[in-house]
Amino acid sequence: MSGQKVDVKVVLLGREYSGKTSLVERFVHQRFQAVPYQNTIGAAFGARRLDVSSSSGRGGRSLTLGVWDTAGSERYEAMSRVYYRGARAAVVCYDLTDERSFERARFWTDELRRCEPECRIYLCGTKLDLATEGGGGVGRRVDRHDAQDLADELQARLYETSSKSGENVEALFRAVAEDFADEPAREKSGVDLAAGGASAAGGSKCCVK
Ligand SMILES: Nc1nc2c(ncn2[C@@H]2O[C@H](COP(=O)(O)OP(=O)(O)OP(=O)(O)O)[C@@H](O)[C@H]2O)c(=O)[nH]1
Repeated sequence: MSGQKVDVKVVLLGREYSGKTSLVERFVHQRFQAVPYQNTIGAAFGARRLDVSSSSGRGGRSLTLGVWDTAGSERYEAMSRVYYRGARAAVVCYDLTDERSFERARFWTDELRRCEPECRIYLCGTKLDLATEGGGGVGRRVDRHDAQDLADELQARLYETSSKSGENVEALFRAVAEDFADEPAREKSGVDLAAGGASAAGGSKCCVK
């Protein structure tokens, strides 16, 4: 392992079936695979380099986001905690068509505020295509205002995304990268990005672009 540098460690948290794996797939590989649902076991890792301009206007920078996709099942809750330790950014996902997933998002944001207060939180309502009228889904079950209230309380940014269409996915991760563009790199991924080798964590899979 060469331990090639990851500039920002990002962890995805959220209820099972809330669309975390699909979000990483869309961000890292620009694809949506309509295959039968398979729950994540342990965690998966993906990374992508983004060119962003710094918010201070000090020019552009190329940044690698290393994204840990955790398992949403409560059975793996303890393991998810291992992955958010030291994360500089957390994307807390909830399914716009499932109110229970929004309750679970609150659970994770409470925990992050308590245990990892330095970690920046991004709230992400997923499956926007299914929540949209005529989208073929059950419709929206999480009100945008409720989500915005939570985001305000956390001083977090709120995005509503569709991994199927790609809507807002790039904007979400670009915002994460831009928020860190002025800060020095801190992490070592422990993953050989060049080789795309297996991650350090047992039972995890790795996707790198
Ligand atoms: N239509 C639509 N379906 C989605 C979207 N995102 C995810 N899905 C579907 O929702 C199901 C769950 O998505 P996953 O990405 O596997 O969910 P997860 O949060 O990683 O689940 P766990 O691994 O159990 O934590 C899958 O069948 C996906 O195809 C989306 O944006 N639009």
